[in-house]
Amino acid sequence: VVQLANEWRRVRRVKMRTVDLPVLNLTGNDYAGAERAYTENLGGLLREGYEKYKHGFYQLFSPTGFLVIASADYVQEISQLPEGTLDFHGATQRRMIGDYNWLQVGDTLLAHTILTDVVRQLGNLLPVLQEEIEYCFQNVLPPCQATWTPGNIQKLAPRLIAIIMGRVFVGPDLNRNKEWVDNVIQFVDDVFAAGWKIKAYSHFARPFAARFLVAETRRVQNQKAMARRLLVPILRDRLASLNEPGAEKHLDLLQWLVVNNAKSPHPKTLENLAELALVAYVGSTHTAATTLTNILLDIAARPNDLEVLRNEISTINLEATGLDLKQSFYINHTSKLDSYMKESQRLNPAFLMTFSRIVRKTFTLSNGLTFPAGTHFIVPASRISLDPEVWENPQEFDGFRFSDLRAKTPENIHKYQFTGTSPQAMHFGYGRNACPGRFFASTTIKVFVAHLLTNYDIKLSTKERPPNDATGSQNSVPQDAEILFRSRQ
Ligand code: HEM
Repeated sequence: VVQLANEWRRVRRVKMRTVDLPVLNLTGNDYAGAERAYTENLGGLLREGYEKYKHGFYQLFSPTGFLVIASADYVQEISQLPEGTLDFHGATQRRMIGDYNWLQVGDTLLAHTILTDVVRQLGNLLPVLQEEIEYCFQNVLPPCQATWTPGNIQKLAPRLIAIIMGRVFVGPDLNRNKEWVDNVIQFVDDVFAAGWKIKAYSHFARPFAARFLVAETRRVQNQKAMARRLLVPILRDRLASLNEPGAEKHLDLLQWLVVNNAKSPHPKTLENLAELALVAYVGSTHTAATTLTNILLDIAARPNDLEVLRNEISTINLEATGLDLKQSFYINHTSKLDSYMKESQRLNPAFLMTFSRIVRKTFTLSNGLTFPAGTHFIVPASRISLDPEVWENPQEFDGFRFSDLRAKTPENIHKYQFTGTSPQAMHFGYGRNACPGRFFASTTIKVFVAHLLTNYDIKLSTKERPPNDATGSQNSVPQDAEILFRSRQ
């Protein structure tokens, strides 16, 4: 009876509105219909919402309850609220995992380590990334020939990214262990699939469903056990050699997690660290794979642009130059490629909405609106990217839009970068919890594209680039687009 009462309260909470704002997808009490519209037609709902409430707020009912869709006008103000008022990790947990905690996805130590150590080491990581990319071209992609060969990039991209970035997460030895690589790829797929499936059950039934009904959540528990089995001995060695003079300072996330954890006033167990390393794959694999695939589809669809990008890449003979030059090239002298990546992301972002935050303490905005604790904010990043008041000819793909803008005035030179975030460019989120992996993703994608265009020709198998396809906020690459590859002629 107590459990039933709790469940009743929880269901009420999911359906409870914290604010009196219009709800775009709810007619009467048809919550199931609203959820369906959210899952199948979020793009259409966001378009309508933007036309009606661009400078204000409205709501959508989603599988995780009411979402308050916030205008870009207030992003800056909201992002400055203190951490105790605005909760990013709780919001991620609710939207991805469905409240019942079969996996902990948000963590400050992980985000901090990616933002500080991975970014600081990006220059030193270039040869490592290059090596992994060459390995992937030899072992993951189909053999390249002089004639056009189809390569199913949509399918292969998550494996490519998991291997390339995995080298930086777990080091060279484990990254060649097939059991590990296959399992992490399966793990990421399972986390996303399980998230959707679990949310279909009532809160009351979720622990039972996770244990007995949803195969993916059970597999996730096995994959976590595998991560502990394979990673804890490595982490233990790293910890033991931390203060040994002359001990090797490994260039990987495991090492940096151990170092940062040792400095923490509340250190985590090595088992916790092993799971965090696994969770790094969740944040990076699908997001970076989707972004890379979109960029390749956009380049393959435009042969003239491909030549412009090739010219930029060939301005430095990457094979012959030293690390400093390569580093500076990738980070500072790829404004056309950087622009292309940003334009591709503007029109085909991995998520239709970002900046998901739950209010933990009631607050009032400068416009007088009060948002009680429990309000769940989110921002329609994909619509802001299509706003003609923000971007000229927003529907048009102009790969060099951002490099042209950067070249316009000296003040613009550092603006409009792929990794830049602002209330007008929110595909990596915004503020304190903006994606810490975006610099790593940017460099990895650049090294990949530079290698590809230097050694291969690519084109689309179809005349037009097929459109992407969203389920809820997740905007997936088209499954029917095919890129053809051949060795460069
Ligand atoms: C192009 C690829 C990527 C995209 C589009 C992307 C997108 C995002 C977005 C939208 C957020 C939420 C930010 C917010 O709401 O303010 C986020 C957070 C996060 N991302 Fe990424 N991401 C990418 C690559 C990566 C990579 C490569 C890593 C790991 C190396 C990573 C790790 C994370 C983590 C740990 C968080 C949570 C941050 C926190 O706890 O404060 N992401 N990402």
